[in-house]
Amino acid sequence: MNTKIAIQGIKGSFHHQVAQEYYYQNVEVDECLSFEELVDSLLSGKSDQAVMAIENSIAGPIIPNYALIDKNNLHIIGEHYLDIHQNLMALRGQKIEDIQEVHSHPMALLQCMEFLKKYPNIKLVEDKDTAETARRIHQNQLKGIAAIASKTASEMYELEILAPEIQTINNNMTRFVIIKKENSFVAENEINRASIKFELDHKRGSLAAVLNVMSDCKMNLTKIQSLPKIETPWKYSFFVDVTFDKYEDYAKAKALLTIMAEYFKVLGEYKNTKP
Ligand SMILES: O=C(O)C(=O)C[C@]1(C(=O)O)C=C[C@@H](O)C=C1
Repeated sequence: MNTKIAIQGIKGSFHHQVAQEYYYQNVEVDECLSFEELVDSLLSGKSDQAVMAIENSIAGPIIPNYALIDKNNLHIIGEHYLDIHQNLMALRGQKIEDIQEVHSHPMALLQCMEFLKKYPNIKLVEDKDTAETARRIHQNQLKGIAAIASKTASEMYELEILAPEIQTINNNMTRFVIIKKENSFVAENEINRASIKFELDHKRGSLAAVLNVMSDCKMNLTKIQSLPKIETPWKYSFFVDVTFDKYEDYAKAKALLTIMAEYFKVLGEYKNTKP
């Protein structure tokens, strides 16, 4: 049986592009219109794995997704980086002067703010997905509304590109993680990146001590994100990504952190694919 992959969005979205690059061109996808729906698809067994955007180089982290992975005890088994090219598109024959509203995924709007600032009279509307917005404009023949989406979406949903490459800087990348309900076995010699979560005692130097241990164990910290622990106001969980050369160095860091932290959890151990 083919593996079914949950994506946020529909065919033509950036999640779809990642699924095609990470798995194969005709991969079977479950199109979900929110990240919560994507997690439900995994938990209910409707899909086997999911592709989830976690961070964009212009717009920053998608913080709720850290909590979704953690809260539902999902496992990160891989990652994929995608170059994101955003385009303004509308029904054929429409000019930019005809556009009153631009609809797109909030992360996509954020990536194009410099361009959008040039058109202060155009209303920005957050939507569920870049490609779904493009499809709706086509299906309902909506005049005066433009979408921000990929070139592929403009082709699939027969829209004309009014302005290509409108992301604030050319080099715009999103990091996606590949998640699963059950952990997959990844061979130790394949693993050189890990995503971990820990909570520390509110003592002076407790975070500094943990960071020192990581450095002593030759861990390269690539990301640190703190999230409030909602049940304990003003206490935080730390979500950290590390890369390393030798699994045994990481295993040592893990053993020490288990002792030092009030709480320690591995979200995933996988292969680093950062370009
Ligand atoms: O709307 C899409 O096409 C998506 O795949 C969603 C999403 C995101 O969640 O960040 C994916 C990558 C881009 O950074 C913009 C939007």
